[in-house]
Amino acid sequence: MGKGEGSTKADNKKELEEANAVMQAWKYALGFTELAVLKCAIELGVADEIETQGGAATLSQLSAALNCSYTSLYRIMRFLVHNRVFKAKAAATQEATTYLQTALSRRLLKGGEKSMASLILFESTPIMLAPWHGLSAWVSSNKVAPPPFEAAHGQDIWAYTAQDPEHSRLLDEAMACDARLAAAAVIGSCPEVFEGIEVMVDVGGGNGTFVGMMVKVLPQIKGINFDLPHVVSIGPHWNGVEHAGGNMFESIPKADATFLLKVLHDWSDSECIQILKKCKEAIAEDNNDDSISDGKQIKKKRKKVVIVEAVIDDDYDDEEQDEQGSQLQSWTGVRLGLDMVMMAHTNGGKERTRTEWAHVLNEAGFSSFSIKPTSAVQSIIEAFP
Ligand SMILES: C[S@@+](CC[C@H](N)C(=O)[O-])C[C@H]1O[C@@H](n2cnc3c(N)ncnc32)[C@H](O)[C@@H]1O
Repeated sequence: MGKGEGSTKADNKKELEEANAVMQAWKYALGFTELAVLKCAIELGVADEIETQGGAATLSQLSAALNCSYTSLYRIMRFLVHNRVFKAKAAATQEATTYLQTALSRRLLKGGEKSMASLILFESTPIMLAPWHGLSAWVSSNKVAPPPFEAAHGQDIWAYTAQDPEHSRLLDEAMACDARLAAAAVIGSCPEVFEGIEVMVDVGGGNGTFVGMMVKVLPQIKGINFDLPHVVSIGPHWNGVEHAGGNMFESIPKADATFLLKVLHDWSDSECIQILKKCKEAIAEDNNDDSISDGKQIKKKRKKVVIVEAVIDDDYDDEEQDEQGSQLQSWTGVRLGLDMVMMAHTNGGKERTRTEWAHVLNEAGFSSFSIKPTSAVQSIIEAFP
């Protein structure tokens, strides 16, 4: 290879990199469109209508049923098909184009076990989007300025939702979407975590979806759904679950195990340690002893705190992630994205690495812990006093 040939190849590579960079920058500039168009499709009920029509519907059927502009709907569907949300079967005319449901579009259904619509609608409310505009101001103030949510709304997210019932309901439904997915992954892949537990309290359990689903599968467990009074007061009835209102920084109902799903990530390390100490107190009482039944000794499991959170890899390495394939890479992306959400929406919350979990658990007085991955974005952390 001559000198000139080599430099041409290098020049081509550089040009390609530059062109890609421009394209990527455009994608980021328009990044919001993905969320906005998904929100639009959910509000219009596109996936629901395709489901009603048996999993496939033509553009003319959709625009008639949804009573919306045929040309606008065509453009929206073209964008969503390009982004692999729906599939399309081309036809001789635009009106006859058939749109088909996919695994992803079923997540946009307004109801059902697999729906993630409430999560998308909640994250795209003006209330949840406003704090993002204050992220750089907060970071550059070296955390001296009020955190982004407070800067936008004058109070933290929990005080805000306490005085806005509609936003509180949206938050509960958004969390319940993921609680359904987490319940299936956690109980399905690691049922042994709940063995020997007679009473379990779900701390910050929202509307009780996780504990309600758990008790359905494991009816030997009595569930307590513990959350702020205004949250549990509108929680639905779940067989085998009692709602209890209170403040986890003050006192948590007694149980064999305390459970926290997506709660500790809302809080700074020092607040996390306070909550964990209260969880430890809640499981601290006498009945750690074995019991005798029919002359047989029944071994009680060790009392514990079960935490379900997205755990960020300590030795996270972008290049290694790329080599390991898209599944791992995309969960890492979601976990890092969730960490950014915590930065924008909470006063000091974060997704933690194993080392950071070891720190808060150790400071709260736990003697040991283990982390098990699940098929969901979260892992299960079992912590023992
Ligand atoms: C991110 S949500 C998670 C809800 C539920 N665990 C789930 O994953 O679906 C955090 C929950 O913590 C509750 N919470 C916030 N502050 C609390 C407090 N001081 N005491 C009890 N619960 C609290 C909120 O009301 C909310 O339901």
